[in-house]
Amino acid sequence: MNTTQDKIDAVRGAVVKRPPFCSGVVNLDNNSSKLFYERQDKTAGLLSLTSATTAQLEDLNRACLPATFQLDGRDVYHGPYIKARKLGVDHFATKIDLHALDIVKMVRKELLEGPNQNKPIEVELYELNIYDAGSFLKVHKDTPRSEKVFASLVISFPTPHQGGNLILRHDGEEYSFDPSNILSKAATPSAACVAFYSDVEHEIAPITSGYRLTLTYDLLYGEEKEENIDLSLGSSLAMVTRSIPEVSLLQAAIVNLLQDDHVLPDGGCFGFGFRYTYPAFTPQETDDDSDSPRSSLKDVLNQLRGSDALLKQVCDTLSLSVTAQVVIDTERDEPSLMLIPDLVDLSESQVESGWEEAVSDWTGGREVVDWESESAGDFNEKIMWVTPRTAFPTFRTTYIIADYKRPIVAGLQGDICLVVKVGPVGRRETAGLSASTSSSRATSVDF
Ligand SMILES: O=C(O)CCC(=O)C(=O)O
Ligand SMILES: [Fe+2]
Repeated sequence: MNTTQDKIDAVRGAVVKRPPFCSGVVNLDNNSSKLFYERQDKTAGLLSLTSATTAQLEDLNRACLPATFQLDGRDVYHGPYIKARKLGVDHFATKIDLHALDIVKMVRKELLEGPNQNKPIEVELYELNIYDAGSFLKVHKDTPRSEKVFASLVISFPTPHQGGNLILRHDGEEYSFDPSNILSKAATPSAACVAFYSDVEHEIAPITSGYRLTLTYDLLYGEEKEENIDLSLGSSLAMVTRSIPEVSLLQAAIVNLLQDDHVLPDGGCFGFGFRYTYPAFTPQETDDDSDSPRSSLKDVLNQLRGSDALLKQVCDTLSLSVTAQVVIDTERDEPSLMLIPDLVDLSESQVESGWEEAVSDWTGGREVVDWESESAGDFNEKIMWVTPRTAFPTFRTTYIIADYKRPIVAGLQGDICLVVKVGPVGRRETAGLSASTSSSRATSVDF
């Protein structure tokens, strides 16, 4: 890794790259673990998904039909692609409620980013599958049954078996999900769930003994924007397993970038686009005469999730100051950006000519130029965009141009980004610079 661009790319990769799946373990009570099913002779069977006996699983296996596999639009039976059995949704029933078990919340929290985050998620049960010794499913992508489908969800039950790992491949990485291993460690009757994006290639390794029992679902985007998204997980979702501890990777990449003397030699800032949206991006409408404060961008720092949270965590460790800021393109001849430290309402404010000086005075905003821009003279503060600005957290305000004949209402629009303040070579740390005590979290990393 030699060039500065390589080092920027390494930081970007460590922030942007996330596993294409999420997984967890849910507790199932007696009621939600009941499975009712129809045998081929039309009689009904009942078993507990968390404590089925081998005889019961044999009976369920007989009730099932050979599973098919969609290949070039045709249903393929057995053969080299698939050996498994299935029961269609009209032939079984359970009381499993993915919403009540917080599985839908987990999917939203872990898989949905940016503008998709508040979309309603619909769940469609697809089929039940049972895999006995010698069963397998070869590498494939799930054939989308509708264009609204964005991911597949599989729930695996604690039926004793060996083999049958789900292997997922995406973006040059391979991940293995082994429900029988995960469930053998669970203290209470539980099921393991895994959700992965539709473009993820996957396969099921051969089952070597026992029965592997699963329910598969399609996850779809609904139409309307969901109100009051609550992402707090209740007690039924016992554990969410994430596959890669990314902290050390990101930390090493940022340190490497900061150790490069070509990078912002006189200090400046790193810019990162947000990967998630947060409630604080949407200022509450307040009554004109109410004193309640508008929501502040400082609140965002306590709401961070996923790789946004990871970035804050690493910057705190490295004593780099992180803030959420509004970024607006100025209207100057030489391109520059105005960074404003909070959401401001300028609708009552009057400007005589260009808004830049006035907004800077009112808000403490400062102008920065791209670190590689032609106009990046010695006196300008510089910004290096590590991940691109994302336009979904948008800021808007109006202001008044005080024309001598009659005032004109004009609009300002910007994005909201994470800004990491970086000191000059040799003094990169910026957190708590105005405080007299040094941060106890500071590491011994030498920039
Ligand atoms: O059971 C699993 O883990 C995955 C099932 C699967 O890939 C499918 O049914 O298409
Ligand atoms: Fe699949």
